[in-house]
Amino acid sequence: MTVAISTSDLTFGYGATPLIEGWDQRIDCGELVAITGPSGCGKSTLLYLLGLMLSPTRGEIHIGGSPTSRLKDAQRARFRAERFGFVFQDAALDTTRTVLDNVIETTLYRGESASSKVPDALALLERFGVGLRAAARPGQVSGGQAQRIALCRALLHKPEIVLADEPTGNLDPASAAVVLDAFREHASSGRTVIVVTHDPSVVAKCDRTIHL
Ligand SMILES: Nc1ncnc2c1ncn2[C@@H]1O[C@H](COP(=O)(O)OP(=O)(O)OP(=O)(O)O)[C@@H](O)[C@H]1O
Repeated sequence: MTVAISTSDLTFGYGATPLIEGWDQRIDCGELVAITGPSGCGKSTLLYLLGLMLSPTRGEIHIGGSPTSRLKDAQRARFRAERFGFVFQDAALDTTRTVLDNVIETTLYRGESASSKVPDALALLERFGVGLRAAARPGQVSGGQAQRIALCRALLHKPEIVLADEPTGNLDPASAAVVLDAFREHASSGRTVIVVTHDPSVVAKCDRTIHL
């Protein structure tokens, strides 16, 4: 198996007390992994660390075999744009732009033409049941729709690693099943999906659970 992410002695705290301590894990390409644990135990924080949005206090994170602790900010930003798709707990859509523009916005950071991605973006929105909202603004869509739009943005470039924080939290079971199918398809193509979740039905569909 090819390693997607590995950590050694990963340690982090917002203050003096570590929230995550001595975390040694390996997640392979092709895996769909659930991260679970009680509220406040550090699951979102762990996703921010794995996604290079926070820096460890101690230890190392390897992405695709490359150590990341010495990367400069610009290199980390490029790593994120090229390799990751993120789904944040609150969707984090830009309210000043249309739904479609939100989905294709990461194209800009990748140095690609945004217009070339419009058909793929529309197809994804359609798949997730929000195709008719493409021209709306995020303020005009429901929480569950916003979550699915954020998923489209995360999946558009078929990133090596998708990091999703409670991606089905606002969804009905049928919509959640569509999301899980898309994650499974993504992992089956040799990519990796890491999902923070409290939902037992999501856990049941993952290959493996890491309990924090
Ligand atoms: N920016 C921050 N500064 C200081 N403390 C923080 C910060 N972000 C989170 N925390 C604290 O770190 C702890 C872990 O938070 P985190 O959001 O990672 O937990 P979680 O397991 O994802 O929780 P939940 O399941 O409720 O979403 C909490 O006690 C939280 O209050």
